[in-house]
Amino acid sequence: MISINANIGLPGPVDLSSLPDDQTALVIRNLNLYYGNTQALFDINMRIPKGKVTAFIGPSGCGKSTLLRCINRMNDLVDGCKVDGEILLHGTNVYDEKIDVPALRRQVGMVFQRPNPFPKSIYENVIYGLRLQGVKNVRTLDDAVERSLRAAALWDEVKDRLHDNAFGLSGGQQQRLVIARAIAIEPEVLLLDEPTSALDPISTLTIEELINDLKRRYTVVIVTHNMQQAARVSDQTAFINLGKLVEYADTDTLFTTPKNKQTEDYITGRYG
Ligand SMILES: Nc1ncnc2c1ncn2[C@@H]1O[C@H](COP(=O)(O)OP(=O)(O)OP(=O)(O)O)[C@@H](O)[C@H]1O
Repeated sequence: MISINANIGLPGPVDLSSLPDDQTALVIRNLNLYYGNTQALFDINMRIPKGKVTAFIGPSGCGKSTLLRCINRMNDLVDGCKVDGEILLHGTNVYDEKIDVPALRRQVGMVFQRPNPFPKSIYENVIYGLRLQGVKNVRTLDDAVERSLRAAALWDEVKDRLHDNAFGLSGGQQQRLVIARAIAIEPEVLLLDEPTSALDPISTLTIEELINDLKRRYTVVIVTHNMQQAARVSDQTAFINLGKLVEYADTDTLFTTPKNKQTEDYITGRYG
């Protein structure tokens, strides 16, 4: 039986300016990113707490997804993309040349805007990563399927049709299946890139409730263009504008008493 990580987050807001290492999942340090000659991220510095939900918000094109994709080096796949600076996971820079990138992506799972199940059964989708790792024991695989689907709040809806094709699920169910697939390999960090933007309001609510549960076991980083969603699901929020981290604070503070005029203008709807 694969164990479920213990509750990893501390209750209540954390002090982001002096977060101790044992409460920190990721440290982003002096991060700059260029697409060819165009700089898209400028000197980003932040600590992302363990076992919490961190939201990246900001106007379209400000660099939210770019910053998210830096964390598991998805930007490596973009021609002409160059990164300098550091992102530390357990004190190791994920941009170190010795890093095993596939192993990094197992530790830092990712879910995209549009649900992307594979054309396989629900069961095979969930255990896809475990099969790649060579896990063959049927009991282990069965346990992983049940555990992951339960954790993704999908088990009750699919337990009687695990061997049906995943394409027969609704969009919201497919997105929860993709989350189950991501957590089946027990990542430490889950990156969610606008995970509800293609979903109806009821599915959105289900995923938001799920995110709230997930943070007991994982560190979650979510990009959302929806400020209400950020306010509902996240513990701390980073406001990004024109590739710069403008303000980063616990979510209640950022939305009620922002320190920066740009943040205030954005959250009060004056631009963006
Ligand atoms: N693959 C790419 N090649 C070149 N430029 C890119 C690439 N991806 C993003 N960009 C540019 O980088 C900047 C940041 O884009 P990014 O997608 O990170 O913004 P975003 O805040 O997530 O936007 P949105 O909310 O619209 O998804 C934009 O100017 C965008 O055009």
